[in-house]
Amino acid sequence: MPNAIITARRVAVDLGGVPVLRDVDLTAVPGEIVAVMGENGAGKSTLLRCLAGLQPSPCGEIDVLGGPPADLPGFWREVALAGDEPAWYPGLSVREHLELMGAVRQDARLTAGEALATFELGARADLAPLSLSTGQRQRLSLAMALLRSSRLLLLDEPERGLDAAFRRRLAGILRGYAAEGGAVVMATHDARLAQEAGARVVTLRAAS
Ligand SMILES: Nc1ncnc2c1ncn2[C@@H]1O[C@H](COP(=O)(O)OP(=O)(O)OP(=O)(O)O)[C@@H](O)[C@H]1O
Repeated sequence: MPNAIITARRVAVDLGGVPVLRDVDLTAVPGEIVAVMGENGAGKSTLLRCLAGLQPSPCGEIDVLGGPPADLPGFWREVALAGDEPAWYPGLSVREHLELMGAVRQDARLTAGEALATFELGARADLAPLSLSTGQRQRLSLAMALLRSSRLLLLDEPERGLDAAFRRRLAGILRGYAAEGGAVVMATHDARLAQEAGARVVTLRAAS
């Protein structure tokens, strides 16, 4: 696929001597949202780590934005990842975390103010992240990933902690990102989020 953002073929990973992924194929093109679904332990997070260049020595072919994914600054200029809760900076507020993310590069998609509004955090802007509820912290994690510009967004269970109304809003936010030409790959257990985002569903089955 000439303009693919991701082309992964026959990806295989063993962990602790046990097969976790076997012969997994995945593609994503600009403007596409792919939902990776499957039971607990099917290997969704492992596949995302492979796509992010964070999984040591996966087998198979993995091409992300024209080369093998690598945990290097040039790669992360084009790829945004939201997975496990990040470490928060002590002493910085919600707004300051967003401002920090925006200050790293000049080409942010959203200002800190726009991100606060989009992710419904305006009333919590001056609190420390650890003073937020679980779902509010997840919204901040997502806001930080979506604030900066990227061509590929990797999300591991973005629905975690979010209420039903914000999950619907998230579907719209992801559609907006894809409409700008980015690709989204998200591991999710939320079939409704996948459907409302207009995602193509890829179902993984446990390899062992
Ligand atoms: N270090 C490890 N050693 C052995 N097995 C591991 C290791 N890390 C992960 N696994 C196994 O790999 C499998 C896939 O894990 P992974 O987190 O990718 O699944 P998942 O599909 O994201 O699951 P969930 O829906 O629960 O988030 C699991 O069975 C897990 O026990």
